[in-house]
Amino acid sequence: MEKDSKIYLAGHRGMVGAAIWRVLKKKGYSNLIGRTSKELDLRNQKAVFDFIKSEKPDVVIDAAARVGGILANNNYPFQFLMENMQIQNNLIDAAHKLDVKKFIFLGSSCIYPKLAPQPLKEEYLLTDSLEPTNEWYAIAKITGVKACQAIRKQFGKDFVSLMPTNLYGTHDNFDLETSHVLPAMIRKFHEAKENNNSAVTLWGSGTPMREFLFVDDMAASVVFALENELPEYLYNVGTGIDITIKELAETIQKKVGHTGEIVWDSSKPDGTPRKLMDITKMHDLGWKHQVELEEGIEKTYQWFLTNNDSFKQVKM
Ligand SMILES: NC(=O)C1=CN([C@@H]2O[C@H](COP(=O)(O)OP(=O)(O)OC[C@H]3O[C@@H](n4cnc5c(N)ncnc54)[C@H](OP(=O)(O)O)[C@@H]3O)[C@@H](O)[C@H]2O)C=CC1
Ligand SMILES: C[C@H]1O[C@H](OP(=O)(O)OP(=O)(O)OC[C@H]2O[C@@H](n3cnc4c(=O)[nH]c(N)nc43)[C@H](O)[C@@H]2O)[C@@H](O)[C@@H](O)C1=O
Repeated sequence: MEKDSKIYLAGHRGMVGAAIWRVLKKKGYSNLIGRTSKELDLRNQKAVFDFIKSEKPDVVIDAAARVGGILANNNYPFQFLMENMQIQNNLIDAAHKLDVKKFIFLGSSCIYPKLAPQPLKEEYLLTDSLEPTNEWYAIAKITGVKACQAIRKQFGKDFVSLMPTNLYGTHDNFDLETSHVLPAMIRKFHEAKENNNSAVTLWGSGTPMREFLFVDDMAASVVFALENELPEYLYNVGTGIDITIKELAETIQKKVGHTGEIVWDSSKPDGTPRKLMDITKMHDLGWKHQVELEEGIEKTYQWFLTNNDSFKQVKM
């Protein structure tokens, strides 16, 4: 990929988008464009088409979406289905019609069936029913994956989909209602420690298992996909290592230095019992994660402390 290629990074201010932007800049890509959601609402099909037509990017990377944890997904199914279909479909359709050379779409591990064999292989897509708490978001993401696959099949274009596992890191969302588990735990344990080690309430039973990839590793996988023509349409991206939510809680509690009680709120959903990714395909191509969980939690906690008065909170 030429370093002066014109790359439009949708969602460039999000946790993943900001990390991708950092990696691209560091690698010397000099012609990056990004727009905030206020400057360009990606749900507006005409605005997206006109923007791509005027900017004529060589590459589009889609890191823009309506994103949230289990409760947000469960409580706002319409937004998670509709907004994500609008955002991705507007970008994919305009990129195809306006001859963008390469398109990288970001899906999610939740596209795979709730009870598929573990670890999850790309070929398990659409082989059984989805996890109810996030099937809306999952169906939107599956649509994006299939749209890119159809463009590859029918027009032979380099439109490729990456399926990230649970991601975390700097610039994450720390809103306690809409965030994912890892940033929520960091904030909850920190604020409880500051409050004389008061009890921390966590959701569900603590028994589900999750895999966590540090966002800089995710960004590196996107740039890897940018710089290599990947032979297939769909690739899992993860660490290949998972832990229980209870073990995650104990790890973060220790890292933060909280010594109070942990209370599990069984009125909140557990979600899918496990969603460990099979990452053989990306490993065989040469990509592998670099940041292990403990180091990633430390980096994220330090970022949280530095930005404690201005950390991001995404509201629905
Ligand atoms: N976080 C995770 O655990 C996982 C994330 N993913 C995927 O990775 C990608 C990035 O996620 P993440 O960085 O965590 O999400 P964030 O919520 O941090 O960022 C989302 C970005 O999308 C942009 N956006 C949202 N709605 C619109 C809109 N209507 N118009 C224009 N821009 C919009 C936001 O722009 P602005 O800031 O300008 O409002 C923001 O920059 C998504 O595709 C997500 O599905 C996949 C698996 C796991
Ligand atoms: C990336 C992925 O993210 C989502 O799926 P999820 O992994 O289930 O989401 P989560 O990170 O919010 O929860 C993981 C587990 O953790 C438990 N949990 C405990 N205590 C808290 C807590 O305080 N907050 C949260 N959010 N979860 C908690 C929670 O009960 C659950 O068992 C979907 O967006 C899905 O579509 C998707 O793509």
